[in-house]
Amino acid sequence: MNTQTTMQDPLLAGLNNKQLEAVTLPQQSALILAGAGSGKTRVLTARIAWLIQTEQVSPTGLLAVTFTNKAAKEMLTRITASLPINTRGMWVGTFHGLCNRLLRAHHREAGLPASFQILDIADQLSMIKRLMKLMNVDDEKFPPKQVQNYINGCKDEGLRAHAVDAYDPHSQKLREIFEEYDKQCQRDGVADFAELLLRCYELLERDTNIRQHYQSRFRYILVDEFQDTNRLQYQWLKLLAGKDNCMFAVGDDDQSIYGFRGARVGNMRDFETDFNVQSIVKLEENYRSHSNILDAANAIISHNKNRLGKNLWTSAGAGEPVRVYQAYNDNDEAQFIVDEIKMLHAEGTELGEMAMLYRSNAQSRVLEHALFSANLPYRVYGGLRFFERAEIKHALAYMRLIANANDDTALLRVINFPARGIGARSLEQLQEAARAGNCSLWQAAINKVGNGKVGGKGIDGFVALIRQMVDEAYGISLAELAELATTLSGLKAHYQNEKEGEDRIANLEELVTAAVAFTNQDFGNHSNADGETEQDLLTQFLSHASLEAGEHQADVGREALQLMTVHASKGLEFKVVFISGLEEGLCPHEQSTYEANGLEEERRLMYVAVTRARQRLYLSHAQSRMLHGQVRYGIPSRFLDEIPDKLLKHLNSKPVAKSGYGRDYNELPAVMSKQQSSTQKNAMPWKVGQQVAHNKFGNGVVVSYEGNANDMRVQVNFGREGLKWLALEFAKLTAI
Ligand SMILES: Nc1ncnc2c1ncn2[C@@H]1O[C@H](COP(=O)(O)OP(=O)(O)OP(=O)(O)O)[C@@H](O)[C@H]1O
Ligand SMILES: [Mg+2]
Repeated sequence: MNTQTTMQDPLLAGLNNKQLEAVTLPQQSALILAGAGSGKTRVLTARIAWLIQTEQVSPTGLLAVTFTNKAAKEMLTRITASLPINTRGMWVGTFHGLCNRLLRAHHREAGLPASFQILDIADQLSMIKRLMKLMNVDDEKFPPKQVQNYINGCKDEGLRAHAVDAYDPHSQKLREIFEEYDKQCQRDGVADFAELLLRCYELLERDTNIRQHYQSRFRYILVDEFQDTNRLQYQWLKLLAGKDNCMFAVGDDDQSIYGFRGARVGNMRDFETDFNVQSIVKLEENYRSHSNILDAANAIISHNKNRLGKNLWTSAGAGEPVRVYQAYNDNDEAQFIVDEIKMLHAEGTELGEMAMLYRSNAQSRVLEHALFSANLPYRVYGGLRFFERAEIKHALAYMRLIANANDDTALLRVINFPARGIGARSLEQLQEAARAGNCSLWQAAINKVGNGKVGGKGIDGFVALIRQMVDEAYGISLAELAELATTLSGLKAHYQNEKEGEDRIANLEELVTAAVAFTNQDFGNHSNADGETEQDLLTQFLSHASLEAGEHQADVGREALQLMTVHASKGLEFKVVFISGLEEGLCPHEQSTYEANGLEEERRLMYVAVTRARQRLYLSHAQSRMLHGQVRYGIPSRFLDEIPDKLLKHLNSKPVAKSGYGRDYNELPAVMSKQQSSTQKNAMPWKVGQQVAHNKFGNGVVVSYEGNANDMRVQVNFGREGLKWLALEFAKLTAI
């Protein structure tokens, strides 16, 4: 390779030596093991471009697995920006997306109908509940959510019901539900997320022709976020790679945060031997964060024992200290964050450059409320997403029935929505008839149409409606079809009569817009440039709705704050990051103390969160918080203590109890009593929680304080007068 020309190549420009080495490695399997922000994703993208441009690899001869669809799109955009190629036929996507694509092309061999639908998590749960009812299974002994985790867990391990060990009655029952569930999915022609992968794996394993076809096609397989692959994903990659193909895996063991879903860091070690890895490249320069942030992250993660070990440094300079805020309660914490955001925004930081991260979804409600009240636009990334909203799911169910009327889940969702007089009794009869005839509900319904016995007129009307929809759908565009599903179904009319139904109608209209966008956009999947079967657009759109739900939300326009769980923030970066709720019991999560390695995984999660920040990082915790309808009194997270004090700036007076907490976490309860919590605060004249009177604002409660000695300020909640910051010296507060 000629280094001179390579360095001038825009694809490779700016890469450091180690990165360059990784990008231009010879054709063999390699592992790039590197810390956060060291350019792993950038290297992977550059490697793809380099293979195409320099090594003359056909774009369709590569397969790249990314963590989100968003990342896949970004990667394709970057490649097209530097190379004049058509990326339509390229296989870049998530495990689920790629498996879906492969199964569509070979649905017959995989034993699936051409228009098989994807069952999302919520639909899967409702199917399990329905099935358990039919099987008379006690849902107290077998909580459906646990059954769902069990089924998905087995599939992630590559196991079908018959292969699961079950020696006691409880496990035997679980296995039986699993078996029935799979049969039901097969009857309905649907596949859940885990099924996509397992089905695809089984297909490749069983069908030598198909396997060899893809093995000889994908000579290069590239995987981002390799540390989070589970056993089945790893086996799937192994099958595809065969003996001769080159696998290029990039990952960071310190960012493995999906252990609870079966991800195995051990895959990294296995990979070295299974793939005869000759080169392990370590990247140690971080380009994302200033050193105060990076040092904080390094200090936290150094408390983990189970590490492969690497150093991470930056030449970016110390930058700003990491800011720590102790809030009185969750509202105060949210208000603090909002105030800081307003200030930063006024100073010129774009809203889209700022992110609020939290450990659990439930924490977002208070933050959202504060943002809403402050009129700040925000987007919840990975929260309740457009395609998951009830009215959208209803409309999609009609569309699914148009594609495949045997889809029981879709049918049950809308058979009586909007209401058409089909009662529980009629539905039960229909379900019994379906079971007796071993057929779908739709089949049972059409067999009975007109005989007046089962379900009566209501069901007849529904059958006629779906038939009419199918007739009218013939030959029309996807957008017209979406329109049909929202109007002919009666959904729009239904919401028109509902109080506050405007939002729902607006969402239904948005669905038509989404269909137009989908038709116009190149989603990569519906190309048949390389001989794949053309999927029909409706089926593609429905798969898209299940697979990509929500990822758009964060994409549209940059001018909104980004809210997300730490899990969802993986791979992303922001100029300013707020991590809230840093309390024992929340982060680390209570659950983690019961599980082996649970605490280490929580620490990796904290490491991921901290390393998302480029310039400024805020860490906050609250003395009390309302969660799941209960007030909790928390103590600061141990992770705060793991950061050297010299990197921190305490925005209000530092908690006195730095040493006083004892710091023997094994002895500390996750939730403290109110008594304990308030005795920790004695560094200022007013205790947090003290009732005080002010001659202008009236009575209030001290919620927080900051500064020290002469310039201490106290924050008081004066009820109707609102929250006020007052300089203690002048405030003239009296205790009441
Ligand atoms: N050689 C380089 N020169 C300048 N900037 C770089 C270089 N390499 C990477 N970067 C930038 O550093 C940031 C982090 O890169 P990237 O997202 O690829 O890291 P990563 O290792 O994938 O991080 P994570 O572990 O969080 O996924 C990006 O903004 C990227 O553009
Ligand atoms: Mg990355």
